[in-house]
Amino acid sequence: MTTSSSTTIKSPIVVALDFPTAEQALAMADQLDPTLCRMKVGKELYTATGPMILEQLHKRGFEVFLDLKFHDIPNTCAKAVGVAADLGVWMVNVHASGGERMMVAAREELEKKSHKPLLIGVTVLTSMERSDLAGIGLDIDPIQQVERLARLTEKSGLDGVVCSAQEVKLIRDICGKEFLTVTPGIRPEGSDIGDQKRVMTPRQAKEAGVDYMVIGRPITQNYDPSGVCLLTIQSIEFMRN
Ligand SMILES: O=C(O)c1cc(=O)[nH]c(=O)n1[C@@H]1O[C@H](COP(=O)(O)O)[C@@H](O)[C@H]1O
Repeated sequence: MTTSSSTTIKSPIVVALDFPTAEQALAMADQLDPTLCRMKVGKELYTATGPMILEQLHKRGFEVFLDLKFHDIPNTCAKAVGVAADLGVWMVNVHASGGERMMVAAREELEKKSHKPLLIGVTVLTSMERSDLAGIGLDIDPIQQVERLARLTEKSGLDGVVCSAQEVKLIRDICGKEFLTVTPGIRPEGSDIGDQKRVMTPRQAKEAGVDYMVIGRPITQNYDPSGVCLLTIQSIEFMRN
């Protein structure tokens, strides 16, 4: 197992490497600096490459968030999280809507491991708005469901949640500052929102107290990915939480 070199990274940026091949993903990674960002490997890339992509990113010095959003019966979810730990990733996630028993089982599985990634619960996807929740039988605002699932995630012993930056102030009030918030749906000023619904700029996210900002297309589809990464860091560097 090759794990990342755990350089001290102060940057909150996690770059979503959403690519269909290892070649494309690594070409992007090679333009970015492991002291300025971490990498997220999600369903598209991992389905194409399997664990080799993690090894390759670790060799380059990146810490990796394995974003497979496990959501299954407790035993299956826990075992999958355990395998992710054995692969040396920095962070792994499960869907909080899988429930308390599923999340507790995942937490307990990690306790058996020598390497324990951060374990994060996905609340309500940042691509969803009120009408999407109505479509799955939840007649409430996303923030209400995020609050409910954040409380459950904390109770289950996880390290934090994935949510939108719009909900971070509330979560910090409820769960405290040690409970991590990981926020996709980050859009630098002027960039395309795409399929995201609950978005914020990096400055707004920093102001709200976000711990980690997941940014994909605004960096990876830009002609100058490292420039966008650096500018984003500079834009939030001197702000206080
Ligand atoms: O768990 C995630 O990372 C995730 C959760 C969520 O609620 N919304 C969300 O967009 N993501 C991921 O974050 C990334 C966002 O990418 P961009 O929209 O291109 O910035 C994608 O890889 C999504 O799979």
